Amino acid sequence: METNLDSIPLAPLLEANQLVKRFGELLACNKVDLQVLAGEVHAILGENGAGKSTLMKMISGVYSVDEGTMKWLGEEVRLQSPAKAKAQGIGMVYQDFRLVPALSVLENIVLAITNKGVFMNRTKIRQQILEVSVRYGISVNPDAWVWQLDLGERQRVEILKVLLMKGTRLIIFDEPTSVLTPIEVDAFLQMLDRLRKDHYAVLLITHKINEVMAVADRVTVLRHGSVIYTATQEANFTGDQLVASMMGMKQLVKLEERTPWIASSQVPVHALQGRQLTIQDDHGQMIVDGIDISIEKGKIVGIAGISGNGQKELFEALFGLRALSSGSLIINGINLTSSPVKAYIDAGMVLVSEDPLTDSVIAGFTILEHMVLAGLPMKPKGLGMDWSYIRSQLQARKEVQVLGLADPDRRADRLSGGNVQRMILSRALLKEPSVLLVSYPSRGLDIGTTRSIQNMLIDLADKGAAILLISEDLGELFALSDELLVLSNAKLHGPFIPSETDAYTIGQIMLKGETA
Ligand SMILES: Nc1ncnc2c1ncn2[C@@H]1O[C@H](COP(=O)(O)OP(=O)(O)OP(=O)(O)O)[C@@H](O)[C@H]1O
Repeated sequence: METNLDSIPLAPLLEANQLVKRFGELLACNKVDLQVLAGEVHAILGENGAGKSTLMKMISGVYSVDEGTMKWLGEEVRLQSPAKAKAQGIGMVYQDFRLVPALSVLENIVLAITNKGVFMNRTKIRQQILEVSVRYGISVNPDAWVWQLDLGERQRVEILKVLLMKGTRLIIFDEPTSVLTPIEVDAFLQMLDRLRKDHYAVLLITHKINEVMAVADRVTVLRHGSVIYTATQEANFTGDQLVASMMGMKQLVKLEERTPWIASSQVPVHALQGRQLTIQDDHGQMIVDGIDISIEKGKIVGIAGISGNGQKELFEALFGLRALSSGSLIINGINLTSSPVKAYIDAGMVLVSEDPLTDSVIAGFTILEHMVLAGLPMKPKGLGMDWSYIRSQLQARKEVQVLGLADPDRRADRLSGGNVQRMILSRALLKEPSVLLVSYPSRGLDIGTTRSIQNMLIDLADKGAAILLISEDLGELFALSDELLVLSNAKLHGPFIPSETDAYTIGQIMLKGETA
């Protein structure tokens, strides 16, 4: 185990000089310089598509470098594959986890850190897992199956893989906290501090300015593929400065104040009514147990809960994607219990799932093709389609302009994470839903786009839509919701009025299903 590193180099651990990466015509990284020192947390900031992941993928050997050089401990290196980068001591914790669900935690770690398969000394590795878990506060059961783990636990396995790799000195995290609950985020930040004290170097991509201010020793801001700003903590940079340098000439829009919701009539008009809903997960376990849920028109109801506690299954069942074990569902006055998904879509419902990349992106299809498949009006031309007309219709839409949708002719599977999210959200809003089920709307979005989507959700509710919102960000839930519900231990708790409760109370119910 290499937790206490033997020597602290005086030269930068990594020095990247004038790195360039092109994808066809697109210049994703343009002459980027970057220094990383042992014992520092170096945050990489930038708007969606600024080139952060591309830069990290060059450093971790996933992408080849088109131009420029890299030095590792003062020596020039060519990191032509992830294996070469690992051999130098560079490990990356990806946004999309690379674990084998059918194997245990221990087996996944053994596979990752050896070339000898599963027959090596498991007792020793188990011991190492326990030691590293204790040292860095990364608790995970070595014998659990990976398919049983929630996102936070899977991330901890990825981190263990990197830490247990012999000789790791630089660890790259790509938006690590976007899948974590608030409590897990605190533990993660403490772990970074411990890593720093143990002289690891950390490169951290994040959109959360408060995390940067809490842990970063150094920041580098990218805009349109170029380094716009880099400084150590001694420069006393502020969060506002960092946001300004990310956004350039653009102004950060204000989050609209949510005006208190008032019923439009004496009799409640429910857009969604679920009665006594019981839902099983993929393994036949009851994950939602006889809950009632209803949303009136024009209301935003937020659901707080720890990922893996049934929100995903609840959303799928509310949209007809997952069979109800029992209960009934009425959407806009129509009883849709046991109806196919199409009936829910026809009733005006739209779902933004928690994993859009897997659930909603078709490999090889452009953004425009995704929009047409989702129902953007088509116009035939000859034997085919009038694509230029469809494109101009799309680009004229306010939602598309405000969210800054990428060029409609680009392939969706090659967009940056945040640009995929912009596509999914634009597509959802273009349908003008009367009932919107939206999971983690701001996941992966830069700060400006996060504000834009939050304002658009408020506008949609003001126009009469019923919105059910899942978010890991309690701040977002409190700012947007008229009512909060907590899903815990298969039951719904609440409703709570955001102005009459606090994050601590909600956090306690999330964890224990009850207060104190
Ligand atoms: N494999 C690829 N093929 C084509 N274009 C790509 C590929 N990978 C990235 N790009 C493009 O390069 C640009 C930079 O993308 P990158 O993923 O590095 O951005 P990012 O700063 O990490 O964004 P985000 O915050 O949204 O994750 C984007 O325009 C993206 O669409």
